[in-house]
Amino acid sequence: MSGSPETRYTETPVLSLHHWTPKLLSFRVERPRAFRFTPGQFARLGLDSADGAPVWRAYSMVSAVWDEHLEFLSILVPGGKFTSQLAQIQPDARIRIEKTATGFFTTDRFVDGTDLWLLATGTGLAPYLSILQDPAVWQRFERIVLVHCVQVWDELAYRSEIATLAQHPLWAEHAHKLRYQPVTTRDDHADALHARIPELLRTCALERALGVPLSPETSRLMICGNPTMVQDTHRQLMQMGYRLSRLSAPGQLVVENAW
Ligand SMILES: Cc1cc2nc3c(=O)[nH]c(=O)nc-3n(C[C@H](O)[C@H](O)[C@H](O)COP(=O)(O)OP(=O)(O)OC[C@H]3O[C@@H](n4cnc5c(N)ncnc54)[C@H](O)[C@@H]3O)c2cc1C
Repeated sequence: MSGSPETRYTETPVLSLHHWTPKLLSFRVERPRAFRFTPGQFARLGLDSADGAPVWRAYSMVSAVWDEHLEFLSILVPGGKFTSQLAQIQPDARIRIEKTATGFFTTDRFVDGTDLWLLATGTGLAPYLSILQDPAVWQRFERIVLVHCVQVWDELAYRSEIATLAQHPLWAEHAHKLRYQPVTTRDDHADALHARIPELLRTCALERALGVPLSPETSRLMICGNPTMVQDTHRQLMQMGYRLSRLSAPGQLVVENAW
């Protein structure tokens, strides 16, 4: 990226923080007035690390494009250079943010298809929360499936927000389109499925649970999460006849590693 650091980023105050679990934090910052993004994109955030050197990390926006704030969902990694500092932050602290959002993890990568599948592990949920606040997405797709896989039930952040999301007046007439499927791999909560996403795809367990058939003709899938899950899910879907969507050759899949 060109430009001096001073012209590339700005500083913005932290407005609020919410701990979902000891290792999972949401935080809001004031949206710099000129900051624009497409749902699914990420921002680069900067803090001073313990040794005083600036450290920058990518964070997907959770918030809607029109919100006055920007919201982010963060893992807190023990000893992590960035998140060790983030864990100590308080409202009114200032955080650096690059002025331009980045990324191609957006629904406009799909030129056709009727059903949108949003597959996430952990903080890979973040970009979908922004995508699900885009009225165009609710209009365009006939069915929208959100699958969130975590280890234990308490890590299903935004569960109650997701339950009420579809009632937003801007897209409430399409509320029937959304299906949400929690998945936990280390507990046996009755409302969740209990296997990794690639396995749930291979055995058709997701299709059965959601009542939505998967097919390369109609289904368009986004995959965001830990790199092993992204790789294994991508491989599984390739075996089922799906291909990555490229500018020169539109397909059925777009993927993003969450780190
Ligand atoms: C495009 C993109 C978007 C991202 N969006 C988000 C986001 O919305 N929320 C978020 O928390 N992180 C996100 N990340 C990861 C984020 O940039 C940092 O890696 C993370 O905040 C940890 O920073 P750290 O310096 O504390 O640790 P790092 O040194 O960056 O990471 C240390 C280790 O922590 C683990 N780790 C890193 N990130 C995660 C994670 N998200 N979930 C589980 N384990 C992780 C990995 O094992 C990694 O090797 C994104 C990364 C990319 C590339």
